[in-house]
Amino acid sequence: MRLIIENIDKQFGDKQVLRSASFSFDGGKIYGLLGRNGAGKTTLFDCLSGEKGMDGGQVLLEENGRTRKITEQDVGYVYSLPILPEFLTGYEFVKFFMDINKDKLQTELTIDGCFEMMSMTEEERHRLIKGYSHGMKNKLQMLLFLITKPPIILLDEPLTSFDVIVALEMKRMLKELKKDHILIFSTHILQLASDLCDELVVLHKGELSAVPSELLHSAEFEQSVINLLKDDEHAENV
Ligand SMILES: Nc1ncnc2c1ncn2[C@@H]1O[C@H](COP(=O)(O)OP(=O)(O)OP(=O)(O)O)[C@@H](O)[C@H]1O
Repeated sequence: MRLIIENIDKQFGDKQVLRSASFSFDGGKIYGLLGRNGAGKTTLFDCLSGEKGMDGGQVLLEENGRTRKITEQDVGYVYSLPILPEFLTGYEFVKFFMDINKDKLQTELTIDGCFEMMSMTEEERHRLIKGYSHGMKNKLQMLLFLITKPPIILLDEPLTSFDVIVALEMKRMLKELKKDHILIFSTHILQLASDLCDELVVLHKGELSAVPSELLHSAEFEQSVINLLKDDEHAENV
């Protein structure tokens, strides 16, 4: 499985955020997306998920020897600030989600089985989402991907709100999920990126480029990324 991004352009007014950005992401890997504030990481995710239209370029999915344009159903998107129905309990929401996606269910798991996979306790499952912490909301959002299994999963700075224990659990989950998916997550935490990712991609001046994998676990890793992203001008002003 491969996600192919070809020459994506996106601008807001006269501000060019993505400039002919191209990259190829392979299934079975976790990619970390690094970029300075305002570099366009969220914009790229919005374009991939169909949330925002692109001004140019295309996004293709290669699966079982066939290549086609991606659809919204191919992409699962974990927002940094999840939007969930606060008036339902986690359990009610997952039940509702399973009901409306009956024809797309890709799991043998029961509702409780899904919660167990995410290490959410009985008490948490039956609590109103309104009372969930930020990290629990992220977990609930990720749980939905166990149900529909979209091939591409995008996570916009998902682990920053987790305490160390939950972050560890999430890392385990992501490593498990990567087998059948293409996982891309944006982060500002270099340590997390080098811990969790198989590949690192940098978004800088609207273009995507790979960080050489031999750098990922080297002592020079942090400095190399800083050098890649450092510029006379701040990314916001590019
Ligand atoms: N709807 C919009 N209208 C106008 N400008 C926008 C819009 N959305 C994003 N931008 C601009 O596009 C640029 C990229 O923003 P984006 O949120 O994609 O960056 P980011 O890399 O996710 O940043 P951060 O790391 O701070 O979250 C920014 O300069 C932002 O102000």
